[in-house]
Order: sequence, then C-alpha cells, then structure tokens
Amino acid sequence: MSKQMSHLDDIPSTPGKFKMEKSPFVHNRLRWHSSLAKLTFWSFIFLGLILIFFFRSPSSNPLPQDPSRRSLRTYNWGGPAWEKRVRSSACVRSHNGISVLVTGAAGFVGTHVSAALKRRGDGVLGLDNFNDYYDPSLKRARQALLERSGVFIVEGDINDSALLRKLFEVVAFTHVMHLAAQAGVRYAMENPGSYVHSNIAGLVSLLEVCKSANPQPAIVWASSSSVYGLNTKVPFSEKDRTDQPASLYAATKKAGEEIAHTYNHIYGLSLTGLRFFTVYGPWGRPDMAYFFFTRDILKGKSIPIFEAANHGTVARDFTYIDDIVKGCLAALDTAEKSTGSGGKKKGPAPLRVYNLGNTSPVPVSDLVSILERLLKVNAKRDIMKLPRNGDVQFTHANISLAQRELGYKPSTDLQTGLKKFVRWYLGYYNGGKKAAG
Ligand SMILES: O=C(O)[C@H]1O[C@H](OP(=O)(O)OP(=O)(O)OC[C@H]2O[C@@H](n3ccc(=O)[nH]c3=O)[C@H](O)[C@@H]2O)[C@H](O)[C@@H](O)[C@@H]1O
Repeated sequence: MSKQMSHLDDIPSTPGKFKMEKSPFVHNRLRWHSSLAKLTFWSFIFLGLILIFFFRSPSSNPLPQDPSRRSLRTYNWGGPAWEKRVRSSACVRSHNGISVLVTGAAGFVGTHVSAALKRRGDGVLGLDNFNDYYDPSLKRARQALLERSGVFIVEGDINDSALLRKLFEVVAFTHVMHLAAQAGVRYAMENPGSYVHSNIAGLVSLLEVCKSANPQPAIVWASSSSVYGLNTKVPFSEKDRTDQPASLYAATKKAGEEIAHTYNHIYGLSLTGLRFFTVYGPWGRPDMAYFFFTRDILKGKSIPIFEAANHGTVARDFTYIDDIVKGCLAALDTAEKSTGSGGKKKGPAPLRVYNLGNTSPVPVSDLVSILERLLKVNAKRDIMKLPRNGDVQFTHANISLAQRELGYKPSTDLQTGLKKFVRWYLGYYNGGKKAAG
C-alpha cells in the first residue's frame, strides 16, 4: 500500500473536523473516495427500493381499479390440467364441425356466439381478460352460463403472445372469432389508451400469432358501424367512405380494417370484418343506452336523451343479438381457408367486410317510449343537445351484401327484442332490486 493511501486512510471520519490538504492530488483522491462511498450508499438505498417495489408488484396484486393499467394484470395459465380443459372445450363433436377460438367470450356478443357454436357441436374455446370496463360480475355470470354448456374461458389478454402461441400449440383452431375489444363510443375520450391497447395492439398481437400458426385459421372479427362516421349517404353501404371517424373508438375499428388488409395481403390470412350496428339484447352491455336507460327508468332517475341541432332526431339501427349471432355463424361457415403457412403466403385469400344491421333506424326517443311501456314506468326525460363526444346522429345499414353472401336476414324488430331484454333484465337483477352496474 502506498504512503499516500495510508495517509488518506487516516482522515478523520467527521468531515467538519477535517483540515483540507493543500496538495490538489490528495484533494482529488479524497473527493473520489467520498463520492464512491456516497455512490455505494445510494446504490444500496436504490436497490432496496427496487426490491420493495418488486415484492409488492402487481403480479400478485392486479390493478383492476385503474383502467389505463389493465395491461399490467397477469393471469395464471398452463399446466397439464389446464391444457386438458382447453383441449376438451375445443373438441369438435359434430361431423364437419369447426374448432373456434372466441376472444372476448365473456362479453355480450362473445357469450351468445360461443353458446350457439357449442350447441351445434363445434369446438369452442373462450379467451377473455375480464377487465372492469363494466361490472365484471356480469362477465362472471356469463362465464358460468358457458361453463354449464361445456365452454371453457381461458383468462388472459390478447396482447399476451406467449399465451396465444400456447393455445395454438394445444389446439389446431380452424377459425378465430375475434370479439375482444374496448367497446363504447363515448368512453374513448376518458381512456384513449385502452382503445389502442385492445383494438390495435391486441389485434396485431392476435394476427401475428395467427399468421405463424400452422395451419393458419380463418378469422372473423368485430368491426363497427361507427366506421361510417360523418358519412351522410344512407343507408350505409360497404362501398361508402369510412375515412371520417367521429370518435377514437371508430378510428381504432377503421384502423383494424386496414390492418386486416395488410395481414391478408402479406400472409394470406382469410379475414372477415363484421360492422355491427348497435347490438342489444339479454346479457347485454351495461354501458349501452338501452341498458342504463332501463336501470335508470326503474330507479326513477332522469335519463339524458340526445337530440341534434334544430331538434334533429338521433336514431340508431338497433340490431337484436340473435340476428347478429346468425350473421357471425354464417360468416364463419362461409369463410374460405387462409392460404399461408408458417408465416408465408401461398396464394390470395379472401378479405371481406359486411354490414350486420337491422335496416330500420329507430329514434332514441322511441326506444325510451318502448321501454316505458314494457317497464310500466314513465321515464324522466332530460332532452339535451348531442354532446361532442364521438356520437353520430344516425346509423342505417344497407345489408344487401350480407344477405347475398351470408344469407343474413334479421327478423327481430326493436319492440320484440326489447321485450326479451326487459324480461331478462328483471329476472337477472331480481326485478330491479339487485344493483345493475
Ligand atoms: O353499432 C356500433 O357501431 C356501436 O354501437 C354502440 O354504440 P352506440 O350506437 O353509440 O350505442 P349506445 O351508446 O347505446 O347509444 C345509442 C343511442 O343513444 C344515444 N344516447 C346515448 C347515451 C345517452 O346518455 N343518451 C343518448 O341519447 C346515443 O346518441 C345513440 O344514438 C356500441 O356501444 C358500440 O360499441 C358499437 O360499436
């Protein structure tokens, strides 16, 4: 050890009592030494903080309360028992049946489509992240319903590529019915990130896995009537312009249609987008107007009814769930195979888009009148100007393409459909006594 070092070692530990050496060399060494000590000290503190954070991290404590951080949730999957359930649920039980991965299976449309597929003997495996955009207990009740008919819902996110790859490893799905999405037009202004997460990143994650699967599945997925945005030509036909979305929700669905084009073009994936028009019915979504109007009419709360400028009517082409389910099954049945394999395109594959609507728009105020009659309660109407929150004034589907190519023929008018909804609602929420989310 050098002399100088031993001298430095003799420095008193109380800095205030230390007399500075004149030599600049000694001065620098001293500063270096004390900075090293400080650095070590702070590194320990920092490491300690990281360890504390790690052990309290969301893996064991998901953050369902914060919707923008839903992606941080982790799910348990894997293992022989889990694989057995996956295989058994996806097992085809009818001659010429198909095996379908249904994403968003605990959702409104997902539950109905899964049940219908299972009923006719197809293999069905559900996937859902059970997020808390609306009351998750409703999703759990739908899950219980599906479980009773033999459909297993894997808990996980479509952004989890490892999980998706595992599912395709366990089952050679012939089809994917992709219904997992962040829905709702107005909520996009509150939580834009969740739309990008589910409707764009999630879609790409799913298509990436589908493109590499061998065999590649055919994919049918939920687009939306909202892609017509500010289009004023009615009824809306698939050939009309869709480049003026009025909400971020609509923009992400439109982006989905363009992304579908790319994966079809490069990888030969068979892709069918279905533009749903305001789907309603039993087991529906509590964020939709017909649902929370029912809840609030029963509670005696006033309901906001939007109207356009100059008392202009706001109307929707409300479409009953059973008609939508028939359209979904027909889209799956007519989807030709994807042509690629192992991520390589072998030839052109179909790329389709269909309107699934009811072809008869109903003003929102008429929807409220029907509900009043069915519930036998007068609504407290609060007529207000259509807020600038992404809503469009009206929707109206031209369904001739779906009629021709899918045999789609909606047969439920709003009065009949709402009657079925109200019957379910009163039963499910115990005559309105149980709280509706
Ligand atoms: O078909 C579609 O493309 C879309 O249909 C619905 O969106 P929307 O038609 O806006 O359905 P609701 O939120 O149930 O609204 C229905 C009607 O009630 C009106 N409304 C809504 C809320 C409210 O407080 N007051 C009110 O008058 C809306 O302006 C709209 O005309 C779904 O929420 C979307 O996920 C779906 O993609």
